[in-house]
Amino acid sequence: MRRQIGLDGVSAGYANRSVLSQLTARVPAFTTTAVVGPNGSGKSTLLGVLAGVIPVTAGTVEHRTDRRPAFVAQRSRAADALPMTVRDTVAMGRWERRGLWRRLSRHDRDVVERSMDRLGISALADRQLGELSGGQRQRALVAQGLAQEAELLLLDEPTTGLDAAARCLIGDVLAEVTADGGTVVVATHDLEAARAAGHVLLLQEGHLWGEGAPGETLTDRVVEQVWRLPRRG
Ligand SMILES: Nc1ncnc2c1ncn2[C@@H]1O[C@H](COP(=O)(O)OP(=O)(O)OP(=O)(O)O)[C@@H](O)[C@H]1O
Repeated sequence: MRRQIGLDGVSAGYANRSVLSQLTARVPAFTTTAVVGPNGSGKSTLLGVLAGVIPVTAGTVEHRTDRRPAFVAQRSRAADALPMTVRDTVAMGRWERRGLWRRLSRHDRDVVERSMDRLGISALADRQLGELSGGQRQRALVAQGLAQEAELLLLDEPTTGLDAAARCLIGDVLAEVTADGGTVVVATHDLEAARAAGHVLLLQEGHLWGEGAPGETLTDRVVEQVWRLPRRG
């Protein structure tokens, strides 16, 4: 399996707080990797490291190519107050390629419309982001990630708080991305979605508990141990 990213002995965290410790793992190319673990285990921090926005304090992160990844951060409240339409929000996904002040080309506009269509939000294109429901806003942010046409798409809990139909839609869209030759990394609390991924990274308290195929990594026993669930039956 080709490798999109290789992490070797990576430690990382925040100014006065070390979170990830000595992490050695890989993200295979052309499939979805689910990053799972209890609250506070370091999933968002790991995504930040993969996105290059959180520097490592030790170890190395090797990317297969130099292209910038697309990063859909956890639903941001800050953006809600900005007077931006859904279309503006998705169009921001083209800035990296287009440059901030250049007009969007016909192709850029097509990509923006197609991304909204894939997330089922075309009818919301002219609505202000701040007046949407949480789930609708989340779809707009995923559409923005998609519009970047990056070879690596990183998403932090994209389906948290979404209804079953929206979760299913986002799952289908991400499957299309990998079928088209993209690589997806998604931090999630949805173990059912993680079991459908191609690869799993399981974190606990900033350490890698395990990685590999979901069936082998997320056994009932491991889930009980890592999440400290009481034994059933
Ligand atoms: N900006 C920050 N500054 C300092 N500490 C932080 C910051 N962000 C997160 N942390 C701490 O880092 C640790 C890991 O947090 P992180 O958000 O990576 O976990 P997570 O697995 O994504 O959690 P959750 O499932 O709750 O979203 C936590 O103890 C958290 O308190």
